[in-house]
Amino acid sequence: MKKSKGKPDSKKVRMLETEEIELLNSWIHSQRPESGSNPLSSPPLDKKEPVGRVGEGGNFSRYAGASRFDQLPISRRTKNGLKGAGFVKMTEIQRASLPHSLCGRDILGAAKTGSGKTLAFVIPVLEKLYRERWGPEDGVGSIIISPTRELADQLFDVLKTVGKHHNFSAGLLIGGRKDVDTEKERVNELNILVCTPGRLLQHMDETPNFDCSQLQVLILDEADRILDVGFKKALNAIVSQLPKHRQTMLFSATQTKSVQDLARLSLKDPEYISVHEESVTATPSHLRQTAMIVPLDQKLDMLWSFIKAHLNSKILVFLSSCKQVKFVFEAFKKLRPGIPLMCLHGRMKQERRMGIYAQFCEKRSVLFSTDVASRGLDFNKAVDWVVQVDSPEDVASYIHRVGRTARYNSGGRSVLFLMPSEMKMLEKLRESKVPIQFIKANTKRLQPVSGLLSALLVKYPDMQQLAQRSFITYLRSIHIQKDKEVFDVMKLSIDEFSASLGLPMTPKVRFLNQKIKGKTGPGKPSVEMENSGKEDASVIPKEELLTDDFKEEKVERDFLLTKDSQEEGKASIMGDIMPATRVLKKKKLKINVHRPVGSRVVFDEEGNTRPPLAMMADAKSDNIALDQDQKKEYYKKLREELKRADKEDKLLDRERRREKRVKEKMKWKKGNVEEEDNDEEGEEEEEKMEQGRRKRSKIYFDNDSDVDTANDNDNRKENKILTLQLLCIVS
Ligand SMILES: Nc1ncnc2c1ncn2[C@@H]1O[C@H](COP(=O)(O)OP(=O)(O)OP(=O)(O)O)[C@@H](O)[C@H]1O
Repeated sequence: MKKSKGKPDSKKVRMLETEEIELLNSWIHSQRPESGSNPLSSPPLDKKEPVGRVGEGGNFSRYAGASRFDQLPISRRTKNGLKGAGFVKMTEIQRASLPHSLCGRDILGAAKTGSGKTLAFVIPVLEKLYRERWGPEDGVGSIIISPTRELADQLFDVLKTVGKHHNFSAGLLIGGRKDVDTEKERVNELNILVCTPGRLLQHMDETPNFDCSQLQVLILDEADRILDVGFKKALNAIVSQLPKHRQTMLFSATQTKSVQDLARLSLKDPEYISVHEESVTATPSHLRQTAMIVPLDQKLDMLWSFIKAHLNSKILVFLSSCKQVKFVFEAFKKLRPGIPLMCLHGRMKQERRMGIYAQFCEKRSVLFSTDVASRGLDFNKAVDWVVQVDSPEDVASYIHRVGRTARYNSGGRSVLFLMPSEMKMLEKLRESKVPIQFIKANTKRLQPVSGLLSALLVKYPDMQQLAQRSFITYLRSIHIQKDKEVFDVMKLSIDEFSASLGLPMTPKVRFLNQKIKGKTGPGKPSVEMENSGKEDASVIPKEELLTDDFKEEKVERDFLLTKDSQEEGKASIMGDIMPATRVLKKKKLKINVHRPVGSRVVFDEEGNTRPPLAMMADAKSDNIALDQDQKKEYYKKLREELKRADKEDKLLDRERRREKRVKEKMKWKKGNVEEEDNDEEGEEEEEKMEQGRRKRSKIYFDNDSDVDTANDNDNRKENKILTLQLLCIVS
């Protein structure tokens, strides 16, 4: 038994605690359910049935049939925390797992998204440490691992709420926080760690005397993701440093059944709890799901039209890469749809990511995101729509993405855009008990946006680069997908796709040799792998590629459905999430960038030089939606102009690179610079500058596409006010 936290005036409290702990231990032991039994099949406890010890010195009440938290053998402190947060009745996964987890058994828990899995592991963590009388001097007693920083942050909030009346110290250890040294000083004082794998491993490697040898409980939230290849090495390294004698619990909406995976975690006779296995659907029952065919070159038109038809909703839009998110966000922002827009992806700084997450919880808005938001996040239960513009990589990813809406008892809707070549995904979803309705898009109501994008790209040269990157990363995301039945880059009409992003010319992509076989068009192969054989897509690690009211309902029905489907009374449109893929192998892509550069120098009112094409865009800005003939003519001129400019541009670029190299060399000599560019396509200037300042001793991968650095001395100075978030749960 561990010593309690010694408060001088708490003798009486300690005695009461000791009594309570003895009682809880006896209760748990005497009434523990049979191993392998399902508490959901136990007869429900009568509301009036006495709870706890029944009569003086008598038996204890059953807790395997309990439907309310106050019928469980848990401490007063936890009960008060639950009551304070308004948690009274248990959800199915809580009823099924808590009777087993409270008596110390390993758990493999699966339940639909939004069904309350978080409390199913937070409560046993608090109870185990409480019954062991865990105190500050006992060190780390429990570790909760989450695949993403946002999810870890959210778990930490739940822990703080429910554990409010306990005296444990808890810390949030996630990448992106620069003040890792302060964390190192305090991490050994923490009892409960909520962390991402990368940061935990960093502490295990670098923090002097970091000690987990007394660990009691290990939790893996979104377990299948953490056991996935992306985290394999980190997890193996972590587990090798943990004591074998511990309680381990794994939870996810899409649980792993791989014996190999479980063996890595040395689970002991785990209880397999899959509360919705018998359920007719794999997704929440009050989620209305639809899918529709949207050709690649119409995706942005459809998305734009959808947003314009749902200006009073909270919409979560999933795209497959950071670059796409950036481009669509920036472009739509400039086009002002009439609803606040936000974006979230793994390359954003952590503080900004947290800020965006918090804002989206509060406001009616559209959030464009990669799969960094696809798992676990609970946006205040109020996401109206999940729109999957790019198909998820598999059924599990789909389930997690759509699971951001229709949480707990609330409703939600989702729409999935599928290209004609991806229709196999619909079959796979249906085979996996996803009740998804196929609807026809009413293309007559589409509001084309590509004309506006073309003009934007001319007006803002930065946007052109973003569009090119978005184009390339999308193709690569399809190229590296494992499921070739669904994803076939050869079937993509890349010229049309490029034009739909507003690009005047189709960029060349190193991994794709654009040998046009005859005429490029839908259904015809338009691209050919340049490096097929050299680079097997399946072995590229995934990460970056790797989720109102009746009036509005009417608008969306009018807009989204064809007459036929409306007559049939089919449900309305779009929505869902998919995992992004990270490319860990950093490569520079040789892109044929035809940036508009003119020879004539024009100055604006502030004395800045203005490229001639920007002037052209200004001239057209009164009517930027050009008709087809005008557009053709306009592109023709533009191409000629660009070709001329291209030569000059290349020379300038070469010169600029040369100068930059010389400068960097000189800086390096002075000992000021020690880092290299970290982005495969030449990341943005801000990122480059920041990386240049970093002095990196080791890289830790935290989640999709995030790299975290140690010994970040310079940045530490800049971030004195940085929130460390080593927060304590104070009673
Ligand atoms: N017993 C309960 N009573 C009321 N609300 C609850 C209860 N349990 C959980 N909730 C609420 O339900 C929502 C979803 O819970 P939670 O985030 O734990 O779901 P989840 O199963 O972990 O979902 P995901 O698979 O997406 O991670 C949260 O807003 C949470 O506060």
